[in-house]
Amino acid sequence: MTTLAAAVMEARSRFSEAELADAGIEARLLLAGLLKLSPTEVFVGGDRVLTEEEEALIEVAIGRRLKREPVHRILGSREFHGMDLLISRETLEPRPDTEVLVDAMIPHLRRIVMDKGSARILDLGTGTGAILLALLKEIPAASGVGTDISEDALATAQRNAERLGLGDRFGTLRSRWFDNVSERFDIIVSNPPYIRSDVIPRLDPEVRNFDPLAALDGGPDGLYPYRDIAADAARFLEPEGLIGVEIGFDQQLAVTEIFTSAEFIVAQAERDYGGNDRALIFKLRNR
Ligand SMILES: C[S@@+](CC[C@H](N)C(=O)[O-])C[C@H]1O[C@@H](n2cnc3c(N)ncnc32)[C@H](O)[C@@H]1O
Repeated sequence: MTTLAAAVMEARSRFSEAELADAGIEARLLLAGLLKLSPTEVFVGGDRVLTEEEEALIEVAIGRRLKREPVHRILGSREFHGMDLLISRETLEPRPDTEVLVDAMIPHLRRIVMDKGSARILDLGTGTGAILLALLKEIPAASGVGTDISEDALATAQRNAERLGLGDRFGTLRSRWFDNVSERFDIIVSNPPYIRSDVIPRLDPEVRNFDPLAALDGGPDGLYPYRDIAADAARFLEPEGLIGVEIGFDQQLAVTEIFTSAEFIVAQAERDYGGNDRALIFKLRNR
């Protein structure tokens, strides 16, 4: 007979032995997610006796975590901007840093909706749909399209849209950046892959072995996707439109140079909560 408290302790000590950081937090998060409890319920419900099925479920999940699979990937979903988003094999786990780009775009979308009554958004490399879905949740008069090269990601993004009740304003399109895009948009957003290829083997196993390579690898200098996007973006933006991109902490100068060498000027630069450069917004130079 195992209680919830004993199971949490056991998970915590096995995670500590394996030198996982935040072993206690991870143990509680994992068991709470598996048993569909809130973290508070895990704290106060320690006397609860687990069923055999629950014990088996927990054992499998601990084994996966010890092989360095991230907790949210084991649980199958992760919170982003107040939404619970499903994750699948070919989607990046959405990261809190990406909320910086979302929050930076919201006032611009509000202004566009005030002027025009509606707004159209294109999210290049949508993954779980995180950025576009967060914007649609905040701006009811907006609608948009999420593109990706991965069918698996597009299916997951569409499922997330339906689960959140945003399906009627959310569409998907399989496309290598703008290749299959034919409309103009008020706002384009993207969190493209931006890690240098040679850095990927040195990333934590949680990232390098579980986030899809296509979501990470930005080519030899980490900037290839920005070049592709900047080269074509003007043709798919309304004249008053804006494009917002997430960037790596050391990429602000290089990405600014790429977009300003195309037809853009910087409209806004944002840092994340750690003080790192994290998002850039550009507008067309000749508007
Ligand atoms: C860093 S992930 C971002 C996912 C999601 N937007 C987010 O912020 O959580 C980059 C995404 O771009 C997609 N991608 C990579 N190369 C692409 C390309 N050439 N065209 C379209 N999407 C691409 C990947 O499949 C992945 O879903």
